[in-house]
Amino acid sequence: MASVNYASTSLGDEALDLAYEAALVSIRSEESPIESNLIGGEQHVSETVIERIDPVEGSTRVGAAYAATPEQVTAAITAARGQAKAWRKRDFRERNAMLLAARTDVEFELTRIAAILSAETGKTRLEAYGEAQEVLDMISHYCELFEKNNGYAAQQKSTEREQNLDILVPYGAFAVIAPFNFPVALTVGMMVGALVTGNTVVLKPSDKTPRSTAAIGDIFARHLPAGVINVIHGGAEVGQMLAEGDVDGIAFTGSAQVGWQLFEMAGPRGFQRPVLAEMGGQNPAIVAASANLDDAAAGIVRSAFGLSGQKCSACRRVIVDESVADELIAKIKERAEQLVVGDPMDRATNLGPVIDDAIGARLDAALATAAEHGTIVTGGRLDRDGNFFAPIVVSDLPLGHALTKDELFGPFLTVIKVNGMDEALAEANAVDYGLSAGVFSQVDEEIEQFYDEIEAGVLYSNRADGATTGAWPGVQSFCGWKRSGTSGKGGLGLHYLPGFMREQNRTIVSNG
Ligand SMILES: NC(=O)c1ccc[n+]([C@@H]2O[C@H](COP(=O)([O-])OP(=O)(O)OC[C@H]3O[C@@H](n4cnc5c(N)ncnc54)[C@H](O)[C@@H]3O)[C@@H](O)[C@H]2O)c1
Ligand SMILES: N[C@@H](CCC=O)C(=O)O
Repeated sequence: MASVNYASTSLGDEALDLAYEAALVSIRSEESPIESNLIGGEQHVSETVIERIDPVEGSTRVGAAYAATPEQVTAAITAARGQAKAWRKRDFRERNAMLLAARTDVEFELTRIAAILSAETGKTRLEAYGEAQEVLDMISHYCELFEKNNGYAAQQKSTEREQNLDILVPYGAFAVIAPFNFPVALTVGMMVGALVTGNTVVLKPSDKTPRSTAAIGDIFARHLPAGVINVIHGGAEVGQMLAEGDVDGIAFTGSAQVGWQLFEMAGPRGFQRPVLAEMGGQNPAIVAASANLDDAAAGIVRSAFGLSGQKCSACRRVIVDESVADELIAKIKERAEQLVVGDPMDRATNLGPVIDDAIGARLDAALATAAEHGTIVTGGRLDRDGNFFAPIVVSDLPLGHALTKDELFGPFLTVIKVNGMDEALAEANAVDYGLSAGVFSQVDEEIEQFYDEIEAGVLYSNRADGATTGAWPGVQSFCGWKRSGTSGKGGLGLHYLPGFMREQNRTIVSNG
């Protein structure tokens, strides 16, 4: 595993801290470039510029891009389709070599990429470095996986005269639609999934993080034939145009609302295309009466408030046995109040602001509802410009309350008291989402029951490093169940790549 990951507590090297700080100063002080749309190897501008203002400081432009026109969206799809055959026909070892060459460049630019991530999203240096490092492991993991599976070509029962081959072949051109919260790691996860399996790509970054994702897109474009990867910028309208266009498949990471809409959309040729959508979560941590409460509080606080709760895997709900609830709440409160909210430039900062006013306003409304229907144990909006929130913990909400059901995507944690593991599991499963979940217990049978009955794809027990977060390529798989995913297979693990391919059998009778 990489030297810095989502469980790290420091960069572990003073030189790295200094390099990051210098890079962040530079990103914040230089005039940010306006990213072009990359189509068939050429840069294209438009008349509409989208801008990202530093969420920490509130006035500096730290990222910008030319929003793609409808013609540019179509041209990007045409370029990707135009290269699909040539890319597919290359030996996979040759494709892997190009992707691994891109990896070398990412490694070389790691600090700058981490600084761009912090400038655009407000994420801390640990989260930013962790994400950049994840990109490296993501590329290696998928290249190794494809090679280990011999390109997913296997011989079936055959005779001397008749060879039977069962192979997986790429669909063609994939749309890759990326979210703001992990704008390089999740982009690379989807993009390399498509590329390594022989598809070409039209990538649409989030309009909240155009620069971070473009930095990665540019590196890959340097190493791949023109048109194999195309990048078009813009918001929901551009994403919609891309999804409605003549692509052979869609890889999407983002909200359930958008993901399921894409899943239900028929392709322009009248038949369904693969839509590999990874979406949100309302992830529970169950704490049993027997649990080590210090480990539980540490794991919950880390997962609930890391990246200001803007992780799909964030712990959003604590479901605790009533016999230990008050003690656990006190421990969570103490830890949450020790967290420093601020600028990633400060080494002490544990969490930055949320990305924009929309999430800020959602949290304000949730705080008002929580005050009315429950108890705000700690946290709230900070009295400073921007969308800074001290970690919020809410208890005493009635069972089934909307604040325990809907993903707010901010540093907002609810605590529900239950009686025993059966009740805990029933409450944990009483949401539409099924992404990650954790349990804290010292009773093996309870842990087994959790693994057997919880309805989610990414499970952890007794993990003080992160109750529900911190999956890593090649270590954990990351599959959303229920409303959290469309395909029943997730990124990072063993079964992701086949989703980018379809099966073909070849029965070859010898001419002799
Ligand atoms: N399961 C996972 O692996 C995972 C990982 C990260 C984030 N997420 C989820 O992503 C969400 C946060 O990301 P977000 O706010 O960027 O999500 P979002 O759904 O708002 O946007 C995601 C992407 O879709 C585009 N988009 C928006 N509307 C579209 C439309 N109608 N058609 C096509 N494209 C459209 C956006 O421009 C962006 O590029 C959260 O719900 C989070 O849980 C899930
Ligand atoms: N891979 C990250 C989550 C990415 C989603 O936002 C984790 O497991 O915590």
